[in-house]
Amino acid sequence: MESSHKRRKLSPDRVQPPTPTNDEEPTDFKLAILASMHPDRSQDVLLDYLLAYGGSVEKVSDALSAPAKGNLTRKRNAINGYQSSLASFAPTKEGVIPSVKPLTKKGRTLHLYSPEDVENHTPCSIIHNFLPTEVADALLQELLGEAPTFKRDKFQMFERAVESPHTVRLYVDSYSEIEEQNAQYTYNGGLVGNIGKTPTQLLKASALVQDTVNKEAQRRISHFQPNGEKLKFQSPDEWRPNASFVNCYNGGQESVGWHSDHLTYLGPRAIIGSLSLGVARQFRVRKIVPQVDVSAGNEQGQIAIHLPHNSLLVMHAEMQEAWKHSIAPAKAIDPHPVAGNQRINVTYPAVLRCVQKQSASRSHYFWQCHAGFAVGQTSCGWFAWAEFDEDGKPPWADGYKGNANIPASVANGSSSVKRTPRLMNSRPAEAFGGAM
Ligand SMILES: O=C(O)CCC(=O)C(=O)O
Ligand SMILES: [Fe+2]
Repeated sequence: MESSHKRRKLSPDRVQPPTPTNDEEPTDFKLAILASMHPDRSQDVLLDYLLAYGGSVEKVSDALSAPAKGNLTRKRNAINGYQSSLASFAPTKEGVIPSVKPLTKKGRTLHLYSPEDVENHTPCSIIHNFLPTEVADALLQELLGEAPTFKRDKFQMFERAVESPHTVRLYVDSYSEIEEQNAQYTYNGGLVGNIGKTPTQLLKASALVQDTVNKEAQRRISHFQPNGEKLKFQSPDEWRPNASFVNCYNGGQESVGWHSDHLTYLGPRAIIGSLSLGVARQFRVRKIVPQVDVSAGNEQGQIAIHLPHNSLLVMHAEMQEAWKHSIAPAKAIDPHPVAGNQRINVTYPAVLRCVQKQSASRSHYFWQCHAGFAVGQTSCGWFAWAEFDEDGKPPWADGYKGNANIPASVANGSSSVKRTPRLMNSRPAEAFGGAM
């Protein structure tokens, strides 16, 4: 989640830490320096800036200290407008992701309703009326019954523990998975406890979600991804969700802030299925823009995808590294006949196994000590480049196709790093090619 957008000028009497220009300085060291100079910025925002400015702490700091003119301004929800389709304004060619030029003026939001607009303007696709009506209703009833067991998720922003303004619970399909994974899953930075066994209706729905997400992912590859091919690092295997995060938003004020789903447990180029039930809400997406020249108009607005009851959103492989998403607070909502003011969301990731191991080979992804993002812990500052083969497999996975030189400590699982690592990518969104 991002912090306040107030600018804070460095006062001349404030002691400034050194600003290294040496590219070999570890990223977390640069982040620590930037955090001390810009304490009003979240670590995610500082990382975005660092990527955009090629790793230069000085340039980032200059940009952050510049007058606010041209910076993205965020507005709370306006009343939803109506718009049937943008298709007539944006014809598309197969294999090419259409570029969204000045979709929005500064601080404005483009509202997308139709499936064709969503897939043409974002790395997502949406299917309305996804489940048979009775199945959707039974699932909604079941999850509303579970909702009182959900907890507010806590995560750490620098020294402050922040409560997410909605509730969540993780479900897995078997008790052995619960034991195996209890201490391992992380959700937006915090370790997840309170894991439940997937209840009956949710299990039924998961099978349908799996089938549809695989079809949608194939369609995305052939119609939108460059040359009709899967992206580098994207897994060619069937997508199989093995857990689900169930979120509950009780009233329009409940929300989730800007984030990408953490790569640590998902691996690179993750695909995520996301089922919405109950009250319709807006899913906001925005590209992680290298803010090289925001004041010259190189800024992108937000896009709001409308998520009605019983819709399945698929976030495709282009999404997590290059875009952020959020559920914006809503000034007004239409109560749902069964759910009242509540919205239930089921987020299906395909979780990576063996997330603790790391490779020290240099690639575009890196592992970073995760502790700074979890409540009550501080980062030990550990950093290592991460290695994946073309299909997104790490060196320790069966069928790994690369030739990484794996250090013994990693190969035999005895890494000296005791804390949970966090997987990040070190490239600006543009470097991945799939972004608009
Ligand atoms: O509620 C939603 O639609 C999104 C939830 C989400 O982004 C998450 O669980 O990571
Ligand atoms: Fe998310």
